[in-house]
Amino acid sequence: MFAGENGLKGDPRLQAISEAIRVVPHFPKQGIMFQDITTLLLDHKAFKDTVDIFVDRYRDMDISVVAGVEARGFMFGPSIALAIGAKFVPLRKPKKLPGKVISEEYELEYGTDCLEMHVGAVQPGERALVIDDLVATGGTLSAAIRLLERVGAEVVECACVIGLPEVKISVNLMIAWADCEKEMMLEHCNNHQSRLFVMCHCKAHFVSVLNNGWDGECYS
Ligand SMILES: O=P(O)(O)OC[C@H]1O[C@H](OP(=O)(O)OP(=O)(O)O)[C@H](O)[C@@H]1O
Ligand SMILES: Nc1ncnc2[nH]cnc12
Repeated sequence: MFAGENGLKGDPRLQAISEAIRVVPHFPKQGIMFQDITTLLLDHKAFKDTVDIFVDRYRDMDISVVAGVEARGFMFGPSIALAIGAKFVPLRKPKKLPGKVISEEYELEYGTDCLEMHVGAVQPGERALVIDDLVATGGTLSAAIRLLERVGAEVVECACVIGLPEVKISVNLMIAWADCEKEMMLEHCNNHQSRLFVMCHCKAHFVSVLNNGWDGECYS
């Protein structure tokens, strides 16, 4: 699904949401343009519009599980779950959940990480939506998909607020940018079944942190 079909192309809410996200250069390390959604959470209208866009998209899709990825998926997932009448299932980093868990490792730039889900939280045949703030390589979302599919759930889609430009269109995911303008992306969306919905492109500008002395460049 892409902009031309979902009716969001040119939606002014998308620009306001994008503008409410702060980009912090060189955090947590040199060279990273950190997409900080905490500033979006401070803006009541932009935050509500973000949740509403997801809710409008998923309310009639017969979804019974919203799975949120720790930590930032927890900031959007529960509101969406409540609004669409689904349960919320946290996918947590290792050793946080007290019950019996299943785990899926995934690769990071350096090393690996892991997501865990409580056994019994999701039943075979349930229709699931995965929520996170951001997709970069897609490794985290792919681990989330594997966890849910291992217990027999159907992952209808993964939804993120932000997509980084370097996202790899692989690993079970196909891109559907809400504000997509690019022919190539549209072609992908037309030719493949999409399992990834991204609201905004990575921000083209940044608001520097007070007194940080940084002079970082932004990318578009
Ligand atoms: O597409 P990927 O390359 O897998 O990266 C995306 C993930 O990275 C960030 O989380 P992070 O692992 O930094 O954890 P945090 O939210 O706990 O800080 C982000 O919130 C996504 O979950
Ligand atoms: N640039 C970025 N900003 C915020 N979270 C991220 N996770 C991976 N890359 C990120």
